[in-house]
Amino acid sequence: MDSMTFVLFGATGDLAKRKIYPALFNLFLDQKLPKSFSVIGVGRNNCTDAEFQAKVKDSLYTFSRHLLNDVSKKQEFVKLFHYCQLDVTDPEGYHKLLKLTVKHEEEQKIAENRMFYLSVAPQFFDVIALNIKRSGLGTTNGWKRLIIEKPFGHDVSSAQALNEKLSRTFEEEEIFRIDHYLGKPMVQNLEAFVLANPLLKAIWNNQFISNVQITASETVGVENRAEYYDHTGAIRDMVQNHLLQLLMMTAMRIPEKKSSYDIRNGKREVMESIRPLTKEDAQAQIVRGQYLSGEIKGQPVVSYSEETGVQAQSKNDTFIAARVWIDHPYWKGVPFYIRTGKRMQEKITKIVVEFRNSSDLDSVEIENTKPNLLTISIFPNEGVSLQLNSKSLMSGKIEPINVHFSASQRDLPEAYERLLLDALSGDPTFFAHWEEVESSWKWIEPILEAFEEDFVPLHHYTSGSMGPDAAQQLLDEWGHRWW
Ligand SMILES: NC(=O)C1=CN([C@@H]2O[C@H](COP(=O)(O)OP(=O)(O)OC[C@H]3O[C@@H](n4cnc5c(N)ncnc54)[C@H](OP(=O)(O)O)[C@@H]3O)[C@@H](O)[C@H]2O)C=CC1
Ligand SMILES: O=C1O[C@H](COP(=O)(O)O)[C@@H](O)[C@H](O)[C@H]1O
Repeated sequence: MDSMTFVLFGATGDLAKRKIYPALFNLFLDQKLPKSFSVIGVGRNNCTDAEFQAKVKDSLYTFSRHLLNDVSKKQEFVKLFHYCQLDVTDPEGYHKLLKLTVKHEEEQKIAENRMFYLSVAPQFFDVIALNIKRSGLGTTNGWKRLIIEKPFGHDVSSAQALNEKLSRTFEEEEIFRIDHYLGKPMVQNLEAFVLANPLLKAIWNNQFISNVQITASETVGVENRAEYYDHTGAIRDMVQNHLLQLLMMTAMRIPEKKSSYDIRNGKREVMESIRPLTKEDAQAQIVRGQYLSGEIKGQPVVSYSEETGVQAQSKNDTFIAARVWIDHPYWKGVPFYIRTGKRMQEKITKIVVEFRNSSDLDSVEIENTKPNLLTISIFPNEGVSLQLNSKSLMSGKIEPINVHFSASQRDLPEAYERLLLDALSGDPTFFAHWEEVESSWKWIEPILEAFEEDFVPLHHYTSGSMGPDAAQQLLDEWGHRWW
């Protein structure tokens, strides 16, 4: 891997502390960082290198996957960190940052390979990119890359405007848009799982699959993020990015010789084949909900409207279920159901593929037969299970049996660890490409309008449930049920 300087905007923030430093540390311990690597953290507050390094070290105690037994390793790691005080809106400040970056490159005799990570609020994304260009930070004799956090826009036009501004400094191949769901091991495994199993590959189409269900339920409420969440909702926070990415990864068709381009292309093809919705369609295909008070794991919790920071009479969605159709010969007639919500019964992330029933049995056997279900678990366990039918050796009746594989989460690298390693190596496979982002916003936009105009009723659901009844009816209409 090339030597580089890692410039982190938002170095004193929550994401840096909880995800970025622990991920870098774990890569360091696993000897996956380049030989010459330094981090320049950028923040507004005054802070010495030593104070900054102490903050980084603190974050490792709480959030690192690997334990911190080796004191010298820890010290060696934090010595990679330097701090630059800078208000990102002040163009003058970037000259100081450039000087510091060049100083490190010269000291270490490395090429000007610069990784810029924007872990700041989205209103700063474009101004930072512009200042990187204007200050000369973006002009290098090596390479430059940009890692950018969500949210990427608020609707089609804001996403397009942001992309246009970023593209004045960075080429598309230099931009790594993080969607942390793409860093989850079972999500990264999806395409290989289908391709490497001729058994699955042969039946991964509408001839054998009845429907696909993608669930990302959470038990947490809005937490302390009402300012962001109350004008974002589950539709923008989870559906536009994470759930559509899971759908693309499940439905894509890729050639056997796969490259990062093939995967992006496969995903783009799915996204562009999703049947567009009108505002009227949204009424029939989308369920939106908001949580009421209730109990989560035996503890009482308040309703969304009572949460601190939520506007009075907010109609914000904390739950979404949708029936999505993919107009592609492989998927014609197969509904893809997605659902996500806060304050639900359990935290689960999974993809369930329900297969069509066999017609080669007599009527009694058919009655006893359960559908074959392939469950790809992403959380709490990473694993796969397959429900099959088998004749009981005791009763002679057909009964479901389960084949199950589950990996322990503790030993697996975190999503951020995997994604950072990919970005450091320049591998774009598991990042969101602009074309996917743009077409996902285009699909979402009529839904946003339908919500604005109250075309889609807002259903309330009790905290601790699996969402409003209307989400069940969405499947009942097609003779399906949530698994
Ligand atoms: N936290 C999370 O779990 C997740 C966050 N994200 C995204 O990551 C990004 C960062 O989020 P998060 O870490 O939570 O945010 P925080 O509010 O915790 O941190 C923001 C950071 O930005 C810095 N900052 C703010 N204004 C300026 C400025 N004018 N000049 C220089 N630095 C500034 C702050 O520095 P200082 O305090 O020193 O001024 C701080 O380091 C956001 O885009 C968010 O949407 C995405 C997924 C999850
Ligand atoms: O991006 C986000 O994701 C989290 C859920 O992520 P997970 O990895 O815990 O499933 C969600 O809570 C948050 O609202 C959203 O911004």
